[in-house]
Amino acid sequence: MNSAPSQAAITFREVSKTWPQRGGAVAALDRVSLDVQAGGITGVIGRSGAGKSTLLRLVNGLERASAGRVEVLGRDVTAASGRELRALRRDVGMIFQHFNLLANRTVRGNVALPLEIAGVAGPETDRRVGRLIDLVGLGALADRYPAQLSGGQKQRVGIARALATEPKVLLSDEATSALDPETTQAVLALLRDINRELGLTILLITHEMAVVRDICHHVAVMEAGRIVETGETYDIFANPQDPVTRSFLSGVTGTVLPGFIARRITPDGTGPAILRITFAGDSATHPVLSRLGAELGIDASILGGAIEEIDGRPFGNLTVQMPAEALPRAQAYLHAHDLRTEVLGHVG
Ligand SMILES: Nc1ncnc2c1ncn2[C@@H]1O[C@H](COP(=O)(O)OP(=O)(O)OP(=O)(O)O)[C@@H](O)[C@H]1O
Repeated sequence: MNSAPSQAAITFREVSKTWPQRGGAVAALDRVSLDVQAGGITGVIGRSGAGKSTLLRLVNGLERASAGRVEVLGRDVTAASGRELRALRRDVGMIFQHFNLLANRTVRGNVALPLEIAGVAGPETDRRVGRLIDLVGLGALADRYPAQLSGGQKQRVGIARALATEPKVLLSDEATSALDPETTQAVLALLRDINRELGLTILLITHEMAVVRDICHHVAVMEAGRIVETGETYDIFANPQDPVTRSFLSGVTGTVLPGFIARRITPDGTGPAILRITFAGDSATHPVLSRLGAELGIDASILGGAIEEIDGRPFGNLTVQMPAEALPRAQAYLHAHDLRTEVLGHVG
């Protein structure tokens, strides 16, 4: 048998969504096409109003496309209604920024709710609910009410509830935006485990590149209703093409220029050059600066940088200052060693 290409669990084809507005219409989505790989974690990142929520809500039929086609697990959502749509929703779980738990139900009661709605509650499903509560680490808190839980615990309930109908796809609508950094890490780790252990496809929306870096295999960058860039997370970090992507990346560790330099930088000039060097893959641990000094006699001073791990691979950024006249030689040397460079400007 030929090795099958990685299959899409969700496909968007030329999908548009317009909202009527006084004096015209606002396009929340404008001919969006995207494949969400089965069994992977795909992140959609964009600024407020970019269309992320609208895109996500098309997947479980909470919104209808104005044009184009959305397929989930081989089924056309755009045409589904009634029984078909209810069946599809059992295959697509969803978690929310503000958890959306019922205050008058315990943890157990909240997790059991989708099964009751589906009319399948019973002794077997009680056991499933218990297993899910254990899976998200809340075994000891099953009889508590939401008001007695922390934000992270509430989101764990949300995750267990979303898994109750044994879905194949999990949608996450800014699931960690209301959580502190430590709790965010714990919830992201849980989502990563669920993806691995259950083989669940996860589609999440976020406005934080750190969330993408920490758990997404693939990413799509949205701006004004369109996807401006898409690819594997590592490639997008290592070689971003669109200015929107670059601006999101500048918020992640190691890519922000220190204020005292940022305030003095001009696009061109003869003052010292500011160069960003990106290390990816095998080059991430090269001792480039010492070689620039030893082999080319170029003195470069470090302004900022970090090495981190993305999708299990090392990735780093280093921002350095060097004499402007040394720039062409330094860039030629760095490129010859598979390092990417970007001239950020000159110190005026
Ligand atoms: N029900 C609605 N009626 C009218 N316009 C809407 C509706 N829902 C969304 N919009 C508009 O569609 C556009 C995209 O909104 P959407 O909520 O999808 O963006 P988003 O990227 O999720 O933003 P945020 O991060 O702020 O949630 C916005 O201009 C928004 O005002």
